[in-house]
Amino acid sequence: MTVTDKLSIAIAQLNPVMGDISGNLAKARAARQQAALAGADLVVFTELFICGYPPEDLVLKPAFLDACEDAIADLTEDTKDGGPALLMGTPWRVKAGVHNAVVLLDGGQVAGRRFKVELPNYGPFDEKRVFIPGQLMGPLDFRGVRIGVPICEDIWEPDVTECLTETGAEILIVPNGSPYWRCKMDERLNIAALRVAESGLPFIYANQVCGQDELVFDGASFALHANSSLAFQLPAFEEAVVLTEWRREGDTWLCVDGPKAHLEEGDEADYRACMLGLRDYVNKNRFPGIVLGLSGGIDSAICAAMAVDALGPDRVHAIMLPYRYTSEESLKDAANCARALGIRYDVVPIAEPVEGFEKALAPLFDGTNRDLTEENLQSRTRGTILMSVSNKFGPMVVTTGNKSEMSVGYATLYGDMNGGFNPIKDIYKTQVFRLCHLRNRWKPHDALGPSGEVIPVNIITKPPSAELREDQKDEDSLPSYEVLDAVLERLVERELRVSDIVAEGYDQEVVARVQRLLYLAEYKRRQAAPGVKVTKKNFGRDRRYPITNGFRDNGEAGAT
Ligand SMILES: Nc1ncnc2c1ncn2[C@@H]1O[C@H](COP(=O)(O)OP(=O)(O)OC[C@H]2O[C@@H]([n+]3cccc(C(=O)O)c3)[C@H](O)[C@@H]2O)[C@@H](O)[C@H]1O
Ligand SMILES: Nc1ncnc2c1ncn2[C@@H]1O[C@H](COP(=O)(O)OP(=O)(O)OP(=O)(O)O)[C@@H](O)[C@H]1O
Ligand SMILES: NC(=O)CC[C@H](N)C(=O)O
Repeated sequence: MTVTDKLSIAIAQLNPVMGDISGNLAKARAARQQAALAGADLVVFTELFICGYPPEDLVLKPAFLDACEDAIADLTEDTKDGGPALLMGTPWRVKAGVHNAVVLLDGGQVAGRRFKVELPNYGPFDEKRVFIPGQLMGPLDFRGVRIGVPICEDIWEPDVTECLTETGAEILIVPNGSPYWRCKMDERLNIAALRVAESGLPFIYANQVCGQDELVFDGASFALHANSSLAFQLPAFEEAVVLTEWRREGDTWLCVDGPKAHLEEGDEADYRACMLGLRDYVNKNRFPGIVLGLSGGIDSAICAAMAVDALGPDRVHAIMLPYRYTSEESLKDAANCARALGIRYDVVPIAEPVEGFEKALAPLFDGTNRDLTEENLQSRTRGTILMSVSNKFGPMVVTTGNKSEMSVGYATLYGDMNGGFNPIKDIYKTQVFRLCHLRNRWKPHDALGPSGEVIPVNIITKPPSAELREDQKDEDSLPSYEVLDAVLERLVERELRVSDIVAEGYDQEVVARVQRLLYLAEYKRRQAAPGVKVTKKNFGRDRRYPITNGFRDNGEAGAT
């Protein structure tokens, strides 16, 4: 084997479609062709690219594994042309089970393969359920260069890198399926820098970029020099195929510095995650567009803006569904918001159907007082009308409950909880306000909506109300959103004791009430639409509480 002193390695940061193996194969071939034109020796794809990550129980289907194997055989055949080799992620069947694998395809052969050792089984991950772990192994030999290929979680523990270093790896190339959550990029860079410092090896980190149900993968692939400084930074939330040039200097490999894309942080990154999550959910599930109830309130306004940015104004349909408690102000705000976003806007009054339900129920309800039942009828009537538009014309209903509301059950089952997907399910109400201000002064560069003030300021500044009865304000029945969100963040994300939260200065009664509502609403969340994860702990797979649950933290210090 001749030993080379130069390598051109392309990073393919692409958006695979889960389970669309022939589509992903076509994407891989197109990326290889692009990389070949640029002069690549090797193209690096992301974790399980051929099928999409995370495939979950699809891996249990022999027919699914057959299709992955066929695609790998086709790609192997392609490499007979003497063009770039491929590092491709795929499930790999052995007698004992299935591995999460990377194969090196070169010269018409599977020139090597490595299996993921550390299978993550926390937060949103459940890999031990479907994969068997690999053994620690040395580097792959690629045209005389020893390349260490840890797979995603393999770098989050030291052992795999340590073994690769001890067995002579010269460069580390890491395929990833690393989902977005706030500050995740810092976590990744810290881990990568640690592995580089321990091993003294330069490092390529390739991550997929897509929405996959609740998860968003932000891409943001990068390369680090052996001194941990950044050599390359690919953009976040968009596809890119980028060539990195390497040359051997003595015993080490140097990466020629390349472009360093600016990465958005905080609210800007969260907004882009919500946008990509919604866009991919709608497009990959082949909806022509979305429909949503536009109330003149802040939650439906930010969801409409995200939908327009994700899909374009022509694919978003807003419907105002007024009843007797809907104010003139709401009618005006909703119409102005729709106009600013450039979307179709209809008004469908709900008095007749609501009164029809009431009339039908009158004999049953005789002698009872009006209460929440009648309020929920308004919400359920709206939900039914929106689902009817979905049935008739095909758009998916976007449901708009924010994380504060989903926490305490402040939404009506089979009413405003109707819908296929919720872009703000993991965004607390206080952040919804911030995102509205943000979107009025900033537009993501890949957003398809207009610039400028797309959410009329009055929508942001008026007190939130569900308008289900006269003069109702959310804060009549809930603590202020500042307090509610702070308490929720401590109970949900940080799992603190009630006594710890009270010790921070929050009112015992408020904390106890929020805790009670949080537990009581578990049944609603179990039936809620999926939505984009942006925090470390969303109401999806990150937080698995029983519905039937007699536990309450009574707030006494040390209570268990
Ligand atoms: N553990 C459990 N397992 C299964 N089902 C359970 C259950 N507990 C109650 N239920 C069922 O759920 C029903 C109660 O739930 P549901 O019918 O939704 O009604 P409910 O939670 O009682 O009321 C809806 C709440 O959401 C608020 N809301 C509504 C609409 C919009 C907004 C907003 O501003 O966003 C807020 C409204 O003010 C009210 O506080 C019960 O009648 C019972 O049938
Ligand atoms: N008058 C209405 N017209 C159209 N849709 C409505 C109307 N009222 C409620 N909805 C729909 O139901 C959702 C929940 O509504 P509600 O106004 O009760 O509470 P909210 O959580 O404060 O939402 P928003 O801030 O959007 O008003 C809204 O986001 C909207 O999609
Ligand atoms: N696919 C994986 O192994 C992901 C796990 C890893 N810790 C991450 O979130 O980046």
